[in-house]
Parts: sequence; structure tokens; C-alpha cells
Amino acid sequence: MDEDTLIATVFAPLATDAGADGLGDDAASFAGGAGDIVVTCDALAAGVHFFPDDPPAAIAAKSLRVNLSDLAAKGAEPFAYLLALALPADCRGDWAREFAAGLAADQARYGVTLLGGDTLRASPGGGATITVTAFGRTGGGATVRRRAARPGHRIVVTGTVGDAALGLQARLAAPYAIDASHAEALDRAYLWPDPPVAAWRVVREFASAAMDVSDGLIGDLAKMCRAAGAGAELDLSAVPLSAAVRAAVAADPSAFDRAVTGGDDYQILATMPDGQVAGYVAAIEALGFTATPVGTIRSGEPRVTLLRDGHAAEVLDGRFQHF
Ligand SMILES: Nc1ncnc2c1ncn2[C@@H]1O[C@H](COP(=O)(O)OP(=O)(O)OP(=O)(O)O)[C@@H](O)[C@H]1O
Ligand SMILES: Cc1ncc(C[n+]2csc(CCOP(=O)(O)O)c2C)c(N)n1
Ligand SMILES: [Mg+2]
Repeated sequence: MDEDTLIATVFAPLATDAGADGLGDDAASFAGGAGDIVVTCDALAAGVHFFPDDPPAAIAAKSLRVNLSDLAAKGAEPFAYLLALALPADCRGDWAREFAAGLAADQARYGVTLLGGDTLRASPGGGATITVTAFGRTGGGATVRRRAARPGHRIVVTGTVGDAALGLQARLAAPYAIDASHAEALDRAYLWPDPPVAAWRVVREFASAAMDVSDGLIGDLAKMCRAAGAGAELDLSAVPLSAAVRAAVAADPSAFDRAVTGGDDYQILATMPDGQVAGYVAAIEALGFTATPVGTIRSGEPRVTLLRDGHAAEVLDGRFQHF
């Protein structure tokens, strides 16, 4: 059974509250005074999401940020989180202290606080697993949903796409034949994702629908299409690439496919009527991030059609899946 089927058939029947949206979205919400309280949970496992010898502060930052990107994509300002830690029996005290220092730095950076959690020894022989549950509030607005993408709405992505996936590939296989500064930028993108968390308010104000990109641009856009019951055109020539990714693609053209299908960037993919795009982009830029239109939602089958300079492009499949 693949991951999506497992969630849809085994877990979704347990999620009976409307705020969980049938487990079809980045996060759940429940009424909490003015606006919604939005809640999300993502776990990271050694050897699956990070390397056991990655800096503990980076593992901590990633654990928190992958959750904060979900909240920002729902138009919610993060305010608190719960932390469940399963640690190997031989875990050093230094490791935990460096891990906590990473959390402390991100608490200051994002204005969140730890509410509680749980700590246990990992199964014998097992590596660390870090589970964060994060809470946000929409401050009077409504939760932004994937399902609300509408035909004709433009698709806009923040930041650049593929940096983290290429950073991971460089570590798993051979490094790309690129400058050390570019290689370092890809490695940093993998270790320290930088989602536009502060953009939560801009998403809430301008976006009809939004989600964070964890499993890859094409695969996650396809998820949004399925939630919305609509198709999408994605213009591959418009996808924003960093100088480091462009250098990797120049050295190895297959890096392009990996960049648009690979995950781990935690950028925000949003849709909005054409007339909102300029305001959205300007507001994201005012926060120190970037945003780039990459396509359009279309009526029809929930499929992503790839274009290159306005013409049909080859079909690229693939996204990160655990099973
Ligand atoms: N074991 C589970 N129990 C309950 N709900 C789950 C479980 N696993 C996933 N979900 C729910 O299924 C939906 C999809 O989860 P998924 O992890 O694919 O999305 P995501 O968190 O947005 O993406 P990613 O984990 O790649 O960042 C979410 O609503 C999530 O809360
Ligand atoms: C060591 C190592 N191997 C592979 C990957 C790639 N990866 C793992 S999970 C995931 C998607 C998001 O996770 P989830 O769907 O669980 O939220 C991606 C892109 C990685 N980050 N580290
Ligand atoms: Mg998840």
C-alpha cells in the first residue's frame, strides 16, 4: 500500500472532525476565538530525513521549520509546539544540548515556544526520531486550504526550487562539478531549509489556496490538483532556480528533473486570481523573500501538464514517497 492510500484508507476514517478536512491538507484547524487555531505534525527520522551525523542544531531547526512551513501555508502565525523525541541509547548529553540550542535559536527567530512533549529511548538499534506538533492562529482570518484552488488562478512559488534535493543528491552520490561556493549553498539548503514563515499573513491576504512543498514541486502541485478537483499547467521555464542549481544543471542536465521533482525545500506554493499576483509578490519581497508565477490552474482532470516556453514538455514523474 502506498503512503497516500495508507493515509486515505487507514487513518482518514479516524479524522472525523471537519477541521481535519479528511486528512487532505497540510494541517488541521479548530475554532479558537477570533479565527482558527491551526495544528500540524511532522516527524523526522535519522537515515530517512537527515543523516545521523548532521549537526544537532540543524536537525532541530529542520524539525521545527518543516512544521512552521505548513502553518504559514495555511495563513497561520505559529505560536507554540510540542516535541516528542525518541533518542538512541548512546545519545550524548552534548547532542541534546546542541539540539536544544538549535531549537532556542529558532524559537527566537520565529516567535514560537515549546509547550511540552515526550522523550523516550529509540527501539534497540534504531536512530533518533523527532516529532513536532506545531500550533498557529489565523488571527481572525480563515484557514487557507489546498482544495480552494480554482481554474484560471495563477500558481506562484516562493524562493527557489530544488536546492535541497540537489544538496541531498550531492551527499548520497557524487558531488556536482560546480564551484565550492555553489556546492556549499546546496548543502546548506538541505541542512537548513528556510521557509518563508513570516509570509503567513500575506498568504492569508492574497492566496485562494496554498501548501508547502515538501515532496517536490511537481508531485505537490499534483496533490493540490487532487484536493481542488482541477488540473494545472506548470511552465518549467518559469521555475525559479538559484545560481547553485543552475550551475549543477549546467554540469549535469539530469539535475533539472531532480530539482523539480525532489523535495525538502519547504517553500510555499500558492494560487490566486491574476489580479492578486503583483500584490502577493511585492508583499513577499517586502519580507525579504521572493515569489515567482510558475503556472495556472485549469479545469479538468487533476493532472499537472508541463510546458516549456508555452509548448508541451516531456512528462516528468516522481516525488518523494516513503512507501
Ligand atoms: N499517521 C497519521 N495519522 C493521522 N493523520 C495523518 C497520519 N499521517 C499523515 N496524516 C495526515 O495526512 C495528511 C497528509 O499528510 P502528509 O504528511 O502527506 O502531508 P504534509 O505533512 O503536508 O506533507 P509532508 O509530510 O511531506 O511535509 C495531513 O492532513 C496529515 O495530518
Ligand atoms: C537522509 C535523507 N534521505 C532522503 C531525504 C529526502 N526526503 C526524506 S522525507 C522527504 C519529504 C518530506 O518528508 P515527509 O513527507 O515525511 O514530511 C524527502 C524529500 C532526506 N531529506 N534525507
Ligand atoms: Mg507530513
